[in-house]
Amino acid sequence: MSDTAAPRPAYLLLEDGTRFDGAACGAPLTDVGAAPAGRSTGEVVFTTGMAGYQESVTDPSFAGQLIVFTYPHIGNYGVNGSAMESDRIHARAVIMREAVNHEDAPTAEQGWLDWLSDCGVPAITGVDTRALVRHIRDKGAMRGGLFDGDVAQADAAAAIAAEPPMAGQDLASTVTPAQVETVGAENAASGGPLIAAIDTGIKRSIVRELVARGAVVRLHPLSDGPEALLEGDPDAIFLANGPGDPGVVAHVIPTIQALLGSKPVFGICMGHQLLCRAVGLETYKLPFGHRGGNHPVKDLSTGRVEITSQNHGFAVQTPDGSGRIDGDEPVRWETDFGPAELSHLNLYDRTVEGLVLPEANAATVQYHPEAAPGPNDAGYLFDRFLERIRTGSLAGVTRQTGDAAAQAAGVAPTAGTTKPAATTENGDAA
Ligand SMILES: NC(=O)CC[C@H](N)C(=O)O
Repeated sequence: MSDTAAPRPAYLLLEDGTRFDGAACGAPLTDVGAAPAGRSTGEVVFTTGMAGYQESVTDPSFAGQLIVFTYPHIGNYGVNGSAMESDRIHARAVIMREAVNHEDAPTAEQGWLDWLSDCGVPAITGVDTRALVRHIRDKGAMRGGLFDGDVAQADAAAAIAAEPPMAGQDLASTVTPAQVETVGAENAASGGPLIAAIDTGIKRSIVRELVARGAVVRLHPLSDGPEALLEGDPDAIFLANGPGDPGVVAHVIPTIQALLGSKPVFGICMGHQLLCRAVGLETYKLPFGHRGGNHPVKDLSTGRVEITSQNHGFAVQTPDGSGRIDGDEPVRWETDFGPAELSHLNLYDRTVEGLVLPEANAATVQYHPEAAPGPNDAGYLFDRFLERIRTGSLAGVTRQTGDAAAQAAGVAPTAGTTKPAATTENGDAA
């Protein structure tokens, strides 16, 4: 297709009645009232990533959501099989300021808009995304839908009202695999550790990072219990990212509780949230979430600031119910599985970004050390995870406990790409 194909009017409607007009691109919009598989209603969220549009839309954690890209020009390097975070697009629709196909870009295997169209995913271009994002920032993420210009607004509003809100939705169950799959089996020959993962919608790049460090990764359906996960005596348990509300994935909580303490456990994003729920902490919905590749996070043990990749709408609640941490000092909460020590803090809004549970042999981060898309500052967390498995303890996987620990983990104390801790309140490196 060409970038100058005749535009067809389309519009984005939010549940509060706010409307943004633009031109349809990607797959044709299905009729209002179409089967759920074809619907383009859901939660409207924005990501501030400047690149990595293909990784974002294929990240299973975006299931049930319409993605607004704040970066104003999307598609400029086409799409490529190596950028897939799963086998398909999970976002329900894509909202852009300006979209291009660029099938001739040097690394492109296909054009961005042709690919969206082939995948059956509708999109809209020409939207004032700055005004839209400011609206979402002020009012919070909300339901919305993408509609053909001919659809009456009252019908569009009815379709949005029929959409369930994100809070309360168990979407992990919709993306978890039906069967166990093992990746990196070749690493077994060289004695690589076996990591059993609860696959709530794991990104391929997480698996890639673990396999690249010598692990064999066994991905389990969400319905598998402790016995299935412990089959073959794995060396560690991994809790993956995933879509939807962590507060309603109740059936996995007893499984995590049964595993805690028996094996080192590491969790990322939804895995972090589920582990926290398993030890008795709560999760809550953020106003508009954290999505993008520019979120500053402070490692409280070193004072070092990482620029991180994030994609989440929920967060772990603090015991005082504020969701925020005052001060930069390490914080410790009592849980049903021993103390949970705050290891990482978000410098934008002071929310919980990581915890270590020494007695439960567990550690978690809310953000994405695998990046994809985003900066690689936090890749060291995978090194530490593997090293702690090899040394028989995971306590402190996300916490640097001094030079000796850093050297044992193969990480130089000052390694990394970010500057030390001089930060302003909004996290900008000073
Ligand atoms: N990337 C993730 O794992 C997201 C977790 C959860 N669905 C949230 O939005 O907070």
